[in-house]
Amino acid sequence: MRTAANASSTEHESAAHANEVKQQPSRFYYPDDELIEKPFNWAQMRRLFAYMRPYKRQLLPALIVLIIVDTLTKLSIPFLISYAIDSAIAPKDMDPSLRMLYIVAGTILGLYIVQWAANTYRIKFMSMIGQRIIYDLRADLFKHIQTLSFRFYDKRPAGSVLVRITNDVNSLQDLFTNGAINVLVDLLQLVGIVIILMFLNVKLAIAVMITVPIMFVVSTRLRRHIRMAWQDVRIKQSRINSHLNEAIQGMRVTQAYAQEQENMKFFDKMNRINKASFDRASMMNQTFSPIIEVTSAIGGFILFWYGSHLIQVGAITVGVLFAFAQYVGNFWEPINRLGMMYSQMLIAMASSERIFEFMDEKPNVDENKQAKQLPVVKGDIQLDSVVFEYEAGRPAIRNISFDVEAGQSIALVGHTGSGKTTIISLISRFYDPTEGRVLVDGQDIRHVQLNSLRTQIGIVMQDTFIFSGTIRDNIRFGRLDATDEEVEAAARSVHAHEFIDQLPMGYDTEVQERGSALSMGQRQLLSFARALLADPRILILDEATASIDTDTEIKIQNALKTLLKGRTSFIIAHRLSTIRDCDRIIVLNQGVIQEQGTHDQLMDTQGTYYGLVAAQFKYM
Ligand SMILES: Nc1ncnc2c1ncn2[C@@H]1O[C@H](COP(=O)(O)OP(=O)(O)OP(=O)(O)O)[C@@H](O)[C@H]1O
Repeated sequence: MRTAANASSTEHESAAHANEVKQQPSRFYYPDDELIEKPFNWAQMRRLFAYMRPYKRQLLPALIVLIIVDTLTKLSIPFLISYAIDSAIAPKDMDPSLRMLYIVAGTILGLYIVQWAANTYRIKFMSMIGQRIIYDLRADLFKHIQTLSFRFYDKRPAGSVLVRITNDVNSLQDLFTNGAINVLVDLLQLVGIVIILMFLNVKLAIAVMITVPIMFVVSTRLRRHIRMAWQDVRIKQSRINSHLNEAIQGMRVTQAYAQEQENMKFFDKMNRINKASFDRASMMNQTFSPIIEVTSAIGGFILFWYGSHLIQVGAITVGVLFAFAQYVGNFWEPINRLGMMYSQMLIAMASSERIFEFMDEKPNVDENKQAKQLPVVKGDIQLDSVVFEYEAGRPAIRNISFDVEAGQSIALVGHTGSGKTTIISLISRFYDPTEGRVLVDGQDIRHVQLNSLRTQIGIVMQDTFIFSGTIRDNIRFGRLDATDEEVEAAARSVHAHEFIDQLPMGYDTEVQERGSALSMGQRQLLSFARALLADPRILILDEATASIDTDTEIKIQNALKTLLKGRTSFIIAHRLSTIRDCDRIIVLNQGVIQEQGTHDQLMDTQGTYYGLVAAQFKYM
């Protein structure tokens, strides 16, 4: 039995629930991905439809044929039936003609077959062209985002980039596969039907069209709300997916810190929000159909009530009333579809705006038109009074100048956040300096083609990225035309061969996403092999030996020597033992060079480097 006390607690709970549901968890929330619809924008529509242009030749003739066939069949069939009733079944002279009936029925059958063939063709053809357009659009977008600089990715969560390439492009699919062409056919049909109805009987035509505005409002406004509600469900679901993605990737940390319950609470909240959104959308859906049915029924009532009156007074024939009923039936279909198209178009406006925003994003690191190919370099590098700010007014490095001769190895050392990674990012031209210049073989790298610069620089990062594919593919990523022998030789030189050989399929072992089945050290050895294979003139090792055990480290110290030989190299290492043999050690502090020299020189000076080395040995 429901007592007053538990009733009030339930009310309290449901109020709390409603409140919670209103509150969105701020994680996995990208404000600009929220807007579902945008007002119609002609310029944007033109830009979107420009994607149809390459298919103009295929589209235009098909369009003309479809319009003719579809309009003619839809308009003529009711007319023929009405004719059959009035001339063959119940003519005024009361002399039915079976022959005439056969002819009309045969013609109608023929028309239906033509209509069926045209429709099958339309659906197949439009979905084919639509898919091609979506393919082009997605390819364009992906091609473009690959050119965008680090700055772009610094300020955008990966999820938001993903949503644009997947969901936003998908939401244009309907517009291209079903929409655009049908609008023309539907509009023509509507005009045709109105003209015929007026021709058959003006008064009855006006009477049945009274319900048109109601129908139009219902199918545009209400449908819009329904679509928005379903879009909301989609957004909530995509947020759950983003969360799941993070939760699965972070499962080890969650379990290690025993945060399962906390995580469950967060998930539960998202799940409840999703359910509420779904309930709302399906409730709206349920109200939609009855409204449409009642409105059509009112239309039908007016038609037959007023129509039978007109028959009685002899203003129309039974055949005409029958034709009216058919035409009115055919009338709702295009109106409904146009309403749907309208809301699809508004959604397309929002999605295409987001897509074009990405496409219009200029790479911060841009290649100017006069950029020249950088010939094979010797490897001299110069930083000339370089200042760099990630955010305006907060320099990460200040007034850095140094010269490196080809073949020298340089170590960058300093506390965390002192600017080491920033310097190597500038040498690879992932960013352009705010002030000053970076020169390779005496050429300002802003004036050479990016590709010709980057193919001569090899980078091994601490967080090595392993792509899904085989071990061999991953090493070959360094140079795609390398032979199997070259891949293996590179792996042997950096002592990666030993562990690869022990894998079940050797070099053909499939590595899972991001190489999760490999240890950190193994991943690094792979990236060493990858860099060696690429044979770059300039090599950058960013904390590359951090995850390798001392045993392996000793082994690969020698390999490193092979790797570094004859190349200009920059090594960032917290483990100072790895950089003892470097030609020069540059010590950074809060974005400026504090001291530089060889290991021995810096130890003699007893400055910051000496302090860092001493600190490291103290704790060993
Ligand atoms: N993408 C970024 N956006 C804004 N600030 C950044 C960005 N990357 C680095 N910084 C800032 O620039 C400064 C230098 O960072 P940098 O990564 O070069 O340091 P680091 O010496 O390589 O540090 P670590 O040894 O921890 O890798 C830091 O203060 C850091 O907070």
